[in-house]
Amino acid sequence: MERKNPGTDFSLDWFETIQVNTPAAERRAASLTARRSLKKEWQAAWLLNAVRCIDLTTLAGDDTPDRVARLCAKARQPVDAGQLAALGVEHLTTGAVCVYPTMVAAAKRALQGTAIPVASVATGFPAGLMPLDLRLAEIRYALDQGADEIDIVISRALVLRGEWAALYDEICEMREACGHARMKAILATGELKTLGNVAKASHVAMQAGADFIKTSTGKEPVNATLPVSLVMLRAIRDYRDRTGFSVGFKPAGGLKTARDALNWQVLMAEELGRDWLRADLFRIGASSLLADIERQISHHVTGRYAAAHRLAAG
Ligand SMILES: O=C[C@H](O)COP(=O)(O)O
Repeated sequence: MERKNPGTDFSLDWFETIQVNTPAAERRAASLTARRSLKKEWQAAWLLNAVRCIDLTTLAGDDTPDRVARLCAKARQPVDAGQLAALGVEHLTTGAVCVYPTMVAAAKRALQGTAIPVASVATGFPAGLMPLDLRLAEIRYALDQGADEIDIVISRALVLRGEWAALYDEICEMREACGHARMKAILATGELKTLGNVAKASHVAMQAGADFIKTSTGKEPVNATLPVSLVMLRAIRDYRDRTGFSVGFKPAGGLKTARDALNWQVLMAEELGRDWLRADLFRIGASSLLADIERQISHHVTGRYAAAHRLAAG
């Protein structure tokens, strides 16, 4: 059903000597977003594209099937139909819905008749501190419930101890458990200490067959940032140059504003090219971004901001 990263043998020499110049990465990320002011008439198109790429997410302890059903209704129609028509767009959905494994069945029910995939977090999300057999069993449970995509979390301890081969083996087992489902590997970059570790973990995850690499769970103290994303995108580029395979990227955690959605798309376009700005190669994991995008689209169409109560909570 989709592009699958076949992975490679474990190849330490691809990343062993990587060093990341943190101030340079920070400067590059800052300059990209500062100098690129997108023309106003194009902004709505970029925002609609961001909506197409959102993994509309709820990952809260008080999630219920009803909340998930409401989220799915929003995924089916993320932007007011009249405003979409005014922009000349007929049909728009989010890229996916992302939930906990026990909410997958409710999401599948609510999305029946659409092509919107259901992504499930698994492997002991968010910390991943469970025995491996239980983490693998959770993947199988989510698939059994109907999940189309699985967002795994990696073992941060293996990164912090430099146990790269063990990390590769673990992710390979998760890949295997995912079967035909697309697998996104969450690096939890805010817990990896250095940008060098982020680069290395990105390579290991891709070598082990991750279809996407994802920054964060949304639960770390620091989630997606532009410098971390830059490092991951360069690892994706390197992997593509070596293998010919395009791995997707998912920034997640703390992306809340239309400005964020634009900034990340500019970063993607600059580093990987506009071809990457499609839902099969780019997702934004977000629980509260859509409301601000709707607000900006509404302003673009009507010339004024809608009252908050008219916009999505999702
Ligand atoms: O994977 C998605 C994240 O959990 C969403 O994080 P957020 O709630 O900060 O948008």
